[in-house]
Amino acid sequence: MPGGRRIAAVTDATFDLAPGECLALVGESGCGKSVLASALLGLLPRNATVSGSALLYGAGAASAGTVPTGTAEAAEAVEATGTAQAPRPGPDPAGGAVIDLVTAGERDLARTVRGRRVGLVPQSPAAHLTPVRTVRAHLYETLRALRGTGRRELPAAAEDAAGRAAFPADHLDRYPHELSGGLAQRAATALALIGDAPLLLADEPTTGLDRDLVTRTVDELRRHTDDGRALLLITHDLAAAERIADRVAVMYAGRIVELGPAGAFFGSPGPRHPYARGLLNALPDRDFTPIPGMPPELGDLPAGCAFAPRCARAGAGCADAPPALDGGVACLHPHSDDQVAARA
Ligand SMILES: Nc1ncnc2c1ncn2[C@@H]1O[C@H](COP(=O)(O)OP(=O)(O)OP(=O)(O)O)[C@@H](O)[C@H]1O
Ligand code: NI
Repeated sequence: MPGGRRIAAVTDATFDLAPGECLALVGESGCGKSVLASALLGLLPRNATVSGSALLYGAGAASAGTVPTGTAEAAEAVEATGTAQAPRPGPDPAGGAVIDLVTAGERDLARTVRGRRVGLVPQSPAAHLTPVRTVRAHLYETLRALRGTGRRELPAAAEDAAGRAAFPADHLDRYPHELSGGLAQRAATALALIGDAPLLLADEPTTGLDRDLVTRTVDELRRHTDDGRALLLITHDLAAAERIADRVAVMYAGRIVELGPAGAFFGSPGPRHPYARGLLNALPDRDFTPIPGMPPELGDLPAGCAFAPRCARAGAGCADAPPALDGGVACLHPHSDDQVAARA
């Protein structure tokens, strides 16, 4: 940050993601979702510091025709301060190479991870597309690199890949600047799906899309989890998350404040963290009641729970220290404790 100030964009993020599973990561703008995804792929600016580990289990690169299984586990801490710890060799249930994405070198990330073991639908697709190349050229290059598609098969394979993301075949020869935001988004999704990576990070993949295209896109992303692939869906769109997620993680001011099964979250008993409950109740088809106040500046966080100043349930202890994620919720006064306990 200007003046050499450091901010912790993501702190103590711990989660796992199993083969065949979709985890939705939700939370207001600026809470750290994209920083977390970028940290997993070594895509943060050089002056950012990441510590902890993010273990990716599973077989090696997704070469032509093979579908390795993969598991990502525990991004412990992605912070603007601290240093990366040594790789932690862990057990590998899938019998393949385990790689720590936090400590992996750029060479490994570029050659074996990005696109092959971990795919990315970037939040700003236009910035990730090469301006002087058409969508077709992008698809051809990725098909050759990740699937070894031969020259003669390329046109049909490109149309097929475009179709998966609802990108119209008659726009394939357009350049990135000739695409609307929604079309650029679909081009980026098509590219990200080509590698059939065991882990796909989709950062706001439905921005700029109409509702029916949102549905089509998230359903295609959900299909990605078939055959044991995993999906981290970063989204503002709670309806999209409800449609395809198995579990939901809610972030607030750089911390995961709730993590649990999607059925209980969107249905009964509902979110347990007051922020998560407020997020859901703000939806037009629910209470349509916004959470009062504004999220805090990351550079100026309170000593205790960052949500406490906006929280109707805040009480004893909330101002002391940020509560740890315990039993799926980081709150001293969560909702529905009795209900949840009765169901357990
Ligand atoms: N390169 C950077 N330099 C300084 N601060 C950054 C940088 N990138 C992100 N941040 C800060 O980190 C915080 C988290 O940003 P991030 O992009 O992860 O939010 P987000 O949850 O993805 O938001 P959105 O929903 O708007 O995409 C923000 O406060 C942002 O200002
Ligand atoms: Ni983002």
